[in-house]
Amino acid sequence: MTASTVPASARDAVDAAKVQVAALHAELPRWGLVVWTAGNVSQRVVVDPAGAPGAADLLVIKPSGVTYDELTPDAMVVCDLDGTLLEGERSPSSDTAAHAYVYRNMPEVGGVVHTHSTYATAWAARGEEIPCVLTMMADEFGGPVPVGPFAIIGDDSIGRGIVETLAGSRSPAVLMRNHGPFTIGRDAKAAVKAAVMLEEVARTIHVARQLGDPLPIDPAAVDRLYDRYQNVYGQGAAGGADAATDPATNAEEAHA
Ligand SMILES: O=C(CO)[C@@H](O)[C@@H](O)COP(=O)(O)O
Repeated sequence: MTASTVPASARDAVDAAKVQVAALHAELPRWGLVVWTAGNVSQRVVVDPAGAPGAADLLVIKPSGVTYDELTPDAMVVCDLDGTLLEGERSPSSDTAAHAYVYRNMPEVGGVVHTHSTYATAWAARGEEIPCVLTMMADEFGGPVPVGPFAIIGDDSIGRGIVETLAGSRSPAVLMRNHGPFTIGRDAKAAVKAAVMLEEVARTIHVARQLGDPLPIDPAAVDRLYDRYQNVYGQGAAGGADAATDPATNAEEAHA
């Protein structure tokens, strides 16, 4: 076992993140967002005692190519925001560079998810943004879900495409062309929720378009719906993300 280089000051936060990220990986097959190992979840670990996100933060993510039934908290790996492995027995997810790039360039982001969920990926294959024609889209995405550039895995190009595409967008999701969706959130749970909601609206609008042209929503109404959902729905600010049951509980139930 290689010696961990996680700072002692971050130990408790890293261990808590491992539990959360392991449980959230179980949500991907549970919601039908992945086949085999084709998806990943990460969470930022802020190392600043004052709680300010920064370049010295860490990320917890799954090891590459490991099936979801094996993704226990101890199986999770820890990297710095250059993607360097600090703790773990196996190689980190092949998308670690993309996750790390997002964390370096979007300090407000605490969680990143990548899937190849069928309907969202079909929109990515066409390079077509998902139009904001449902109140659920206005609620969660605040407008259309944009398309990012084609980028091959292996360097910062996917992460750069995510950041540049989401700049100036309220959407927590981006469809990377010919590849699939990436979602972001204030934490990994919010990013998983965005991935679940993305697949739902991608499917619904695909179905609607089989029989006609979906009707647009007035931009002022989109703003009102987004503001309500983000600040009032559920139990208050961002209550929508907290409305879901605890993934750790779900994971126990799923594997019961
Ligand atoms: O799309 C790809 C590979 O092309 C990856 O996102 C997917 O296979 C998941 O990879 P990891 O198991 O996280 O390394």
